[in-house]
Amino acid sequence: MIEIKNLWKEYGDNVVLEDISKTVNDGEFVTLVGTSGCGKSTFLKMLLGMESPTRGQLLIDGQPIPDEPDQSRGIVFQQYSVFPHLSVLENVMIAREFERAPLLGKLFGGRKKQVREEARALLEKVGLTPAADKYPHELSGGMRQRLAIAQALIRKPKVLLLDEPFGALDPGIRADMHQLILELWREHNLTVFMVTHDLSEGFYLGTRLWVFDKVRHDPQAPGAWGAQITYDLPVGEIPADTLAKMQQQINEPEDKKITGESA
Ligand SMILES: Nc1ncnc2c1ncn2[C@@H]1O[C@H](COP(=O)(O)OP(=O)(O)OP(=O)(O)O)[C@@H](O)[C@H]1O
Repeated sequence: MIEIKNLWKEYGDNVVLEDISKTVNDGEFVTLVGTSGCGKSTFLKMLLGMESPTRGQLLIDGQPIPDEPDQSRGIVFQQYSVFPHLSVLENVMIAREFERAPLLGKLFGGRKKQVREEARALLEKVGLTPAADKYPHELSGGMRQRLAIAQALIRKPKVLLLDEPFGALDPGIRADMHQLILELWREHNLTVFMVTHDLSEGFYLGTRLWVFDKVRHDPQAPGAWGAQITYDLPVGEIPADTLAKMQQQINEPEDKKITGESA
Protein backbone atom coordinates (compact mmCIF):
# COMPACT_ATOMS: atom_id res chain seq x y z
CA MET A 1 0.00 0.00 0.00
CA ILE A 2 1.18 3.51 -0.77
CA GLU A 3 0.14 6.34 1.53
CA ILE A 4 0.55 9.96 0.57
CA LYS A 5 0.09 12.20 3.58
CA ASN A 6 -0.16 15.98 3.29
CA LEU A 7 2.53 15.97 0.64
CA TRP A 8 4.07 19.22 -0.62
CA LYS A 9 6.82 19.82 -3.14
CA GLU A 10 8.43 23.20 -3.57
CA TYR A 11 11.44 24.34 -5.56
CA GLY A 12 12.44 27.58 -3.84
CA ASP A 13 9.43 29.91 -4.15
CA ASN A 14 7.77 27.69 -6.74
CA VAL A 15 5.10 25.56 -5.09
CA VAL A 16 4.64 22.59 -7.41
CA LEU A 17 2.40 20.26 -5.39
CA GLU A 18 0.26 21.33 -2.51
CA ASP A 19 -1.06 19.25 0.36
CA ILE A 20 -1.84 15.96 -1.40
CA SER A 21 -3.25 13.06 0.60
CA LYS A 22 -4.18 9.73 -1.00
CA THR A 23 -3.98 6.01 -0.39
CA VAL A 24 -3.29 3.52 -3.19
CA ASN A 25 -3.76 -0.19 -2.65
CA ASP A 26 -1.52 -2.86 -4.14
CA GLY A 27 -2.55 -3.75 -7.68
CA GLU A 28 -4.22 -0.45 -8.56
CA PHE A 29 -3.47 1.16 -11.93
CA VAL A 30 -3.50 4.91 -11.41
CA THR A 31 -3.33 7.20 -14.42
CA LEU A 32 -2.24 10.82 -13.92
CA VAL A 33 -3.36 13.65 -16.18
CA GLY A 34 -3.07 17.42 -15.90
CA THR A 35 -1.77 20.53 -17.64
CA SER A 36 1.84 20.68 -18.69
CA GLY A 37 4.13 21.68 -15.81
CA CYS A 38 1.66 20.95 -13.03
CA GLY A 39 3.94 18.45 -11.32
CA LYS A 40 3.03 14.96 -12.58
CA SER A 41 6.61 13.95 -13.34
CA THR A 42 7.76 15.46 -10.07
CA PHE A 43 5.21 13.29 -8.30
CA LEU A 44 6.53 10.15 -10.06
CA LYS A 45 10.10 11.14 -9.19
CA MET A 46 9.13 11.32 -5.53
CA LEU A 47 7.62 7.84 -5.75
CA LEU A 48 10.86 6.65 -7.32
CA GLY A 49 13.00 8.37 -4.68
CA MET A 50 14.76 10.69 -7.14
CA GLU A 51 13.14 13.69 -5.41
CA SER A 52 12.01 14.15 -1.80
CA PRO A 53 8.86 15.85 -0.56
CA THR A 54 9.46 19.22 1.09
CA ARG A 55 6.62 18.55 3.53
CA GLY A 56 4.47 15.55 4.37
CA GLN A 57 5.09 11.87 3.94
CA LEU A 58 5.21 9.24 1.26
CA LEU A 59 4.98 5.71 2.68
CA ILE A 60 5.24 2.34 0.99
CA ASP A 61 3.95 -0.51 3.15
CA GLY A 62 4.13 1.81 6.15
CA GLN A 63 7.77 2.83 5.61
CA PRO A 64 9.05 6.11 4.15
CA ILE A 65 10.04 5.69 0.51
CA PRO A 66 13.87 5.52 0.48
CA ASP A 67 15.38 8.73 -0.86
CA GLU A 68 17.09 6.92 -3.68
CA PRO A 69 15.69 4.55 -6.31
CA ASP A 70 15.75 0.86 -5.41
CA GLN A 71 14.56 -2.40 -6.81
CA SER A 72 11.01 -2.14 -5.46
CA ARG A 73 10.13 0.62 -7.95
CA GLY A 74 10.89 0.67 -11.67
CA ILE A 75 10.39 3.52 -14.13
CA VAL A 76 9.91 3.87 -17.88
CA PHE A 77 10.33 7.32 -19.39
CA GLN A 78 9.18 8.62 -22.76
CA GLN A 79 12.83 9.17 -23.63
CA TYR A 80 14.22 5.69 -23.33
CA SER A 81 17.46 5.29 -21.45
CA VAL A 82 19.21 2.36 -23.06
CA PHE A 83 22.93 1.77 -23.55
CA PRO A 84 23.66 2.28 -27.28
CA HIS A 85 26.74 0.03 -27.32
CA LEU A 86 24.93 -2.97 -25.82
CA SER A 87 22.61 -5.37 -27.61
CA VAL A 88 18.94 -5.66 -26.65
CA LEU A 89 19.64 -8.77 -24.58
CA GLU A 90 22.64 -7.17 -22.87
CA ASN A 91 20.62 -4.04 -22.11
CA VAL A 92 18.09 -6.11 -20.20
CA MET A 93 20.77 -8.17 -18.46
CA ILE A 94 22.71 -5.14 -17.30
CA ALA A 95 19.70 -3.76 -15.44
CA ARG A 96 19.82 -6.93 -13.33
CA GLU A 97 23.61 -7.07 -13.15
CA PHE A 98 23.85 -3.58 -11.68
CA GLU A 99 21.39 -4.56 -9.00
CA ARG A 100 23.20 -7.78 -8.08
CA ALA A 101 26.78 -6.54 -8.49
CA PRO A 102 26.51 -2.77 -8.05
CA LEU A 103 30.28 -2.13 -7.91
CA LEU A 104 31.42 -4.11 -10.91
CA GLY A 105 28.21 -4.23 -12.89
CA LYS A 106 29.28 -7.70 -13.97
CA LEU A 107 28.21 -11.20 -13.08
CA PHE A 108 30.02 -14.42 -13.82
CA GLY A 109 29.34 -18.12 -14.31
CA GLY A 110 26.05 -19.60 -13.08
CA ARG A 111 24.62 -16.27 -11.95
CA LYS A 112 25.20 -14.78 -15.35
CA LYS A 113 23.54 -17.73 -17.05
CA GLN A 114 20.51 -17.35 -14.80
CA VAL A 115 20.22 -13.63 -15.54
CA ARG A 116 20.53 -14.36 -19.27
CA GLU A 117 17.65 -16.83 -19.02
CA GLU A 118 15.52 -14.31 -17.11
CA ALA A 119 16.31 -11.64 -19.70
CA ARG A 120 15.44 -13.95 -22.59
CA ALA A 121 12.13 -14.85 -20.96
CA LEU A 122 11.26 -11.18 -20.56
CA LEU A 123 12.22 -10.38 -24.15
CA GLU A 124 9.88 -13.17 -25.22
CA LYS A 125 7.15 -11.64 -23.06
CA VAL A 126 7.53 -8.17 -24.56
CA GLY A 127 7.85 -9.55 -28.11
CA LEU A 128 11.52 -8.76 -28.67
CA THR A 129 13.01 -12.23 -29.08
CA PRO A 130 13.78 -11.72 -32.79
CA ALA A 131 15.62 -8.48 -31.90
CA ALA A 132 17.68 -9.88 -28.99
CA ASP A 133 21.01 -9.38 -30.76
CA LYS A 134 20.21 -6.05 -32.36
CA TYR A 135 21.49 -2.71 -31.07
CA PRO A 136 19.18 0.11 -29.93
CA HIS A 137 19.73 2.23 -33.05
CA GLU A 138 18.33 -0.63 -35.14
CA LEU A 139 15.01 -0.61 -33.26
CA SER A 140 11.78 1.26 -33.93
CA GLY A 141 10.33 3.58 -31.25
CA GLY A 142 7.85 0.93 -30.13
CA MET A 143 10.57 -1.70 -29.87
CA ARG A 144 12.71 0.65 -27.78
CA GLN A 145 9.83 1.17 -25.38
CA ARG A 146 9.38 -2.59 -25.14
CA LEU A 147 13.06 -2.79 -24.27
CA ALA A 148 12.71 -0.07 -21.62
CA ILE A 149 9.77 -1.96 -20.09
CA ALA A 150 11.79 -5.20 -20.05
CA GLN A 151 14.65 -3.35 -18.35
CA ALA A 152 12.32 -2.05 -15.65
CA LEU A 153 10.64 -5.42 -15.11
CA ILE A 154 13.75 -7.57 -14.81
CA ARG A 155 14.31 -6.01 -11.41
CA LYS A 156 10.91 -7.38 -10.34
CA PRO A 157 9.49 -4.12 -9.04
CA LYS A 158 6.26 -4.02 -7.05
CA VAL A 159 5.52 -0.56 -8.34
CA LEU A 160 5.91 0.44 -11.98
CA LEU A 161 6.11 4.14 -12.84
CA LEU A 162 5.40 5.13 -16.43
CA ASP A 163 6.08 8.72 -17.51
CA GLU A 164 4.26 9.16 -20.83
CA PRO A 165 5.86 5.98 -22.12
CA PHE A 166 3.84 5.83 -25.33
CA GLY A 167 3.60 9.57 -26.10
CA ALA A 168 5.90 9.38 -29.10
CA LEU A 169 4.41 6.26 -30.68
CA ASP A 170 2.02 5.89 -33.63
CA PRO A 171 -1.59 5.00 -32.74
CA GLY A 172 -1.36 1.37 -33.96
CA ILE A 173 1.82 0.71 -31.99
CA ARG A 174 0.30 2.45 -28.97
CA ALA A 175 -2.64 0.07 -29.03
CA ASP A 176 -0.23 -2.90 -29.01
CA MET A 177 1.66 -1.35 -26.11
CA HIS A 178 -1.59 -0.87 -24.20
CA GLN A 179 -2.32 -4.59 -24.46
CA LEU A 180 1.21 -5.42 -23.39
CA ILE A 181 1.17 -3.16 -20.35
CA LEU A 182 -2.22 -4.50 -19.23
CA GLU A 183 -0.95 -8.07 -19.53
CA LEU A 184 2.21 -7.30 -17.58
CA TRP A 185 0.28 -5.42 -14.91
CA ARG A 186 -1.99 -8.41 -14.29
CA GLU A 187 0.66 -11.06 -14.61
CA HIS A 188 3.20 -9.39 -12.28
CA ASN A 189 0.62 -8.02 -9.80
CA LEU A 190 2.06 -4.55 -10.25
CA THR A 191 0.87 -1.30 -8.80
CA VAL A 192 1.13 1.14 -11.70
CA PHE A 193 1.30 4.94 -11.84
CA MET A 194 1.22 6.25 -15.38
CA VAL A 195 1.38 9.86 -16.59
CA THR A 196 -0.38 10.56 -19.86
CA HIS A 197 -1.58 13.59 -21.80
CA ASP A 198 -4.26 11.49 -23.44
CA LEU A 199 -7.38 11.31 -21.35
CA SER A 200 -8.84 8.39 -23.31
CA GLU A 201 -5.62 6.43 -22.73
CA GLY A 202 -5.91 7.28 -19.02
CA PHE A 203 -9.46 5.97 -18.88
CA TYR A 204 -8.76 2.91 -20.96
CA LEU A 205 -5.76 1.71 -18.97
CA GLY A 206 -6.40 2.87 -15.44
CA THR A 207 -8.56 1.55 -12.65
CA ARG A 208 -8.38 5.02 -11.19
CA LEU A 209 -7.69 8.40 -12.76
CA TRP A 210 -6.20 11.44 -11.03
CA VAL A 211 -6.41 14.94 -12.42
CA PHE A 212 -3.71 17.32 -11.20
CA ASP A 213 -4.69 20.96 -11.32
CA LYS A 214 -4.20 24.24 -9.52
CA VAL A 215 -7.28 25.24 -7.60
CA ARG A 216 -5.91 28.73 -7.04
CA HIS A 217 -4.01 30.90 -9.54
CA ASP A 218 -2.21 34.19 -9.10
CA PRO A 219 -1.12 35.56 -12.50
CA GLN A 220 1.32 37.91 -10.74
CA ALA A 221 2.96 35.00 -8.90
CA PRO A 222 2.46 31.80 -10.90
CA GLY A 223 4.50 29.75 -8.41
CA ALA A 224 2.55 30.84 -5.34
CA TRP A 225 0.11 27.93 -5.41
CA GLY A 226 0.72 24.31 -6.20
CA ALA A 227 -1.37 21.68 -7.95
CA GLN A 228 -3.67 19.34 -6.10
CA ILE A 229 -5.53 16.23 -7.19
CA THR A 230 -8.84 17.78 -8.15
CA TYR A 231 -10.49 14.61 -9.43
CA ASP A 232 -9.91 11.06 -8.21
CA LEU A 233 -12.16 8.89 -10.33
CA PRO A 234 -12.83 5.19 -10.42
CA VAL A 235 -12.65 4.51 -14.11
CA GLY A 236 -15.81 3.70 -16.00
CA GLU A 237 -18.14 5.96 -14.08
CA ILE A 238 -17.56 9.32 -15.69
CA PRO A 239 -20.39 11.22 -17.38
CA ALA A 240 -19.56 12.46 -20.89
CA ASP A 241 -19.87 16.18 -20.02
CA THR A 242 -17.41 15.81 -17.10
CA LEU A 243 -15.02 14.08 -19.49
CA ALA A 244 -15.23 16.91 -22.03
CA LYS A 245 -14.68 19.53 -19.33
CA MET A 246 -11.64 17.66 -18.02
CA GLN A 247 -10.00 17.31 -21.45
CA GLN A 248 -10.53 21.03 -22.02
CA GLN A 249 -8.82 21.79 -18.69
CA ILE A 250 -5.86 19.59 -19.54
CA ASN A 251 -5.40 21.27 -22.92
CA GLU A 252 -5.70 24.79 -21.56
CA PRO A 253 -2.42 26.64 -20.89
CA GLU A 254 -1.98 27.83 -17.30
CA ASP A 255 -1.89 31.54 -18.23
CA LYS A 256 -5.31 31.32 -19.91
CA LYS A 257 -6.97 30.12 -16.74
CA ILE A 258 -9.21 32.43 -14.81
CA THR A 259 -7.77 33.70 -11.55
CA GLY A 260 -9.31 32.06 -8.54
CA GLU A 261 -11.36 29.60 -10.58
CA SER A 262 -11.72 26.24 -8.95
CA ALA A 263 -11.89 22.89 -10.77
N1 LIG B 1 14.78 20.00 -10.53
C1 LIG B 1 13.93 21.03 -10.59
N2 LIG B 1 14.29 22.24 -10.12
C2 LIG B 1 13.45 23.28 -10.16
N3 LIG B 1 12.19 23.22 -10.65
C3 LIG B 1 11.79 22.06 -11.15
C4 LIG B 1 12.62 20.90 -11.14
N4 LIG B 1 11.92 19.86 -11.69
C5 LIG B 1 10.71 20.36 -12.03
N5 LIG B 1 10.62 21.67 -11.70
C6 LIG B 1 9.46 22.51 -11.89
O1 LIG B 1 8.35 21.84 -11.33
C7 LIG B 1 7.18 22.07 -12.10
C8 LIG B 1 6.53 20.76 -12.46
O2 LIG B 1 7.32 20.06 -13.40
P1 LIG B 1 6.93 18.60 -13.90
O3 LIG B 1 7.96 18.20 -14.91
O4 LIG B 1 6.74 17.72 -12.73
O5 LIG B 1 5.53 18.86 -14.59
P2 LIG B 1 4.65 17.88 -15.49
O6 LIG B 1 3.26 18.01 -15.02
O7 LIG B 1 5.24 16.52 -15.48
O8 LIG B 1 4.82 18.54 -16.92
P3 LIG B 1 4.71 17.89 -18.41
O9 LIG B 1 3.31 17.37 -18.55
O10 LIG B 1 4.98 19.03 -19.31
O11 LIG B 1 5.75 16.80 -18.48
C9 LIG B 1 7.59 22.93 -13.28
O12 LIG B 1 7.31 24.26 -12.98
C10 LIG B 1 9.08 22.71 -13.36
O13 LIG B 1 9.73 23.84 -13.89
